Amino acid sequence: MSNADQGGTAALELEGLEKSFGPTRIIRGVDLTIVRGERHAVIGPNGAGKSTLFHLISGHYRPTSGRIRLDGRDITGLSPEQINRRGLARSFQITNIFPQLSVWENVRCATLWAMGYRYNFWRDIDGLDDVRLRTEEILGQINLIERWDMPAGMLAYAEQRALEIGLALASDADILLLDEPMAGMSHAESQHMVELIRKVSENRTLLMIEHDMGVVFNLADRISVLVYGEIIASDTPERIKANADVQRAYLGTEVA
Ligand SMILES: Nc1ncnc2c1ncn2[C@@H]1O[C@H](COP(=O)(O)OP(=O)(O)OP(=O)(O)O)[C@@H](O)[C@H]1O
Repeated sequence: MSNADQGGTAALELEGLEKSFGPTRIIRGVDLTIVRGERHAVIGPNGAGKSTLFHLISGHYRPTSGRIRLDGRDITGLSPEQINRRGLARSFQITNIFPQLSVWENVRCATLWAMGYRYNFWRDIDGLDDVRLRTEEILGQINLIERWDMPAGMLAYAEQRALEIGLALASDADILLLDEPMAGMSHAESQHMVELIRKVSENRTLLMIEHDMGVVFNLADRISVLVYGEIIASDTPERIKANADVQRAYLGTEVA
């Protein structure tokens, strides 16, 4: 489908994307355009290849073949750091957090890096106003201002997930990739997370993998369904819900 068909410019384009591990084709010819400013969810049964697809987009895996374009520029084969510098941030599940450092220090660390300050023993980082303001701004966005001096490892699980998103925001990326942001959360925590994601994805492009169909149908403008490494449908939530192939892929159950 061309960008014109989707009524917007492409933020991310996947073209003929393939990934094999040994003889096994895991991603099998994915063509997908993510339009600037949309919230796009990738769903699919376990083992469909969703995480592998994210690893390819973020540069953690190299595709076996095919191209990936960010803002029209080819990023295929670039490192995760290079891709991040071009405006794509990925939020991982907890692993990026320094548990002994405070919430403030965690965000400040990501902010320093994003603003181009490199480690310098003699620098008074407390005196960097631009870094302080940006750190405060991010803590406000993720609702963790009041927890600023708490060691990150002491935060509640849902708060750690919010901090993870804050670290991704620090890079000021235009495109945010979230991998199962609701995993392990209670219903009430997911409700908060939905609002947080809605807020931080304003003026950004969001691509997320999520198993919670309530969340997906609530948040996404468009949904792509990945089954055995192929996208079998990519459409609005209403049309995805009504799609017979999608219902079959979910073993005849209603999608939402
Ligand atoms: N590094 C790897 N080497 C070999 N096989 C892999 C590797 N990574 C993933 N796979 C295989 O690729 C397939 C897809 O895995 P992937 O984790 O991408 O699926 P997924 O859709 O994210 O699944 P889930 O919803 O369960 O997280 C699985 O069969 C998995 O075993």
